[in-house]
Amino acid sequence: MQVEMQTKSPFSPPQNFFFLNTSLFFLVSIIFSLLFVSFFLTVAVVLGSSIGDESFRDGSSHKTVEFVKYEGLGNDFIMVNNLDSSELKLSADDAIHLCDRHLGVGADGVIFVLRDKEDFQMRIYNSDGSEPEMCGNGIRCVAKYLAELEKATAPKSYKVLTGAGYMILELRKDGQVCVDMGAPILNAPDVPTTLAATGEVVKAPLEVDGKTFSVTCVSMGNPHCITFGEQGSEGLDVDALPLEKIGPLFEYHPVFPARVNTEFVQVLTRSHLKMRVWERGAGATQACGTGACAVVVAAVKEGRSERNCVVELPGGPLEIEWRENDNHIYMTGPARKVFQGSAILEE
Ligand SMILES: N[C@H](CCC[C@H](N)C(=O)O)C(=O)O
Repeated sequence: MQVEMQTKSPFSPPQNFFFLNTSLFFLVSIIFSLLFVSFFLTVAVVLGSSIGDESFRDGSSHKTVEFVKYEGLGNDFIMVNNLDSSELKLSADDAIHLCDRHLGVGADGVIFVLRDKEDFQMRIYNSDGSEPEMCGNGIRCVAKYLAELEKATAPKSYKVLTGAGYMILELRKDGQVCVDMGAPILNAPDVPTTLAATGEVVKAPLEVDGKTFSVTCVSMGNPHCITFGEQGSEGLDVDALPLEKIGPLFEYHPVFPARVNTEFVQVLTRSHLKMRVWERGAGATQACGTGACAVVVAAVKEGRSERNCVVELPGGPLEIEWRENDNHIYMTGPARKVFQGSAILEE
């Protein structure tokens, strides 16, 4: 008798089928679960790294600065309301970045309006971060800005402390601003210049770029070098000047220990002067208010003009009067709000 050994499943056939299916199901479920978990882990790692990068990029702290943009004959400034603090809200480095015309807001300088007892104070950074004593176009913008902040209407006067002393600003109904810019400073060491040990510098020779210019030096609180051309020449065609080349050579000339603003002037008539300017710390600008004042002083000193002149700048005209009775210079011109916004600065 042949006995066939058969291993006999303890399960019946249907039960076997069920068991196999269930095991298969669990196996497939585990594989899918593993695939699912690994997928999500991958996603989390990728996202995690990008979020990390993002937070890393965003992690670098930055500050937001509210500002208003004003201009006076195209000489443009970022105005900062600093009335609530005696500490400037921005550093010189911040000013450099904000003045950059590609990477920032774009301006010739940053002007802060602060309190001075019951009056006001103006401080300013040039676009290179240096802090000058005074700014003529800028202080006309301050007059308009203060009226905006105070919701005041013309006619209105303000007394504003600057690095060149107190200035009286008069906001006129016609929108023009007249500023008493004080008296010019002509003593060489106070300009400052080493072109003379003492006394005035009028029509002095100055070697620049291989040429001998005839210069007169005037301070309006900030230093100015004014030239009507080379010694013995018939005068200047200011539109033909290589300003970008010779401007810095004047600005950094060793006879100006604090650097200098340089004005190149053409006499159109005895009461109409045309000028271009290379500004200390800002380069070629559309206009320079203190420069226009210094130009009229130099023109009168050199016998080239009357005391009351229209000074034509690339950005437009300024009316300048150097009054004999008080020796003060009065500048009248426009100032305009252009836009306002908030700028983002890396801290
Ligand atoms: N760059 C000048 C300051 C600004 C003067 C000019 N923007 C004006 O209107 O007077 C300086 O360093 O003395």
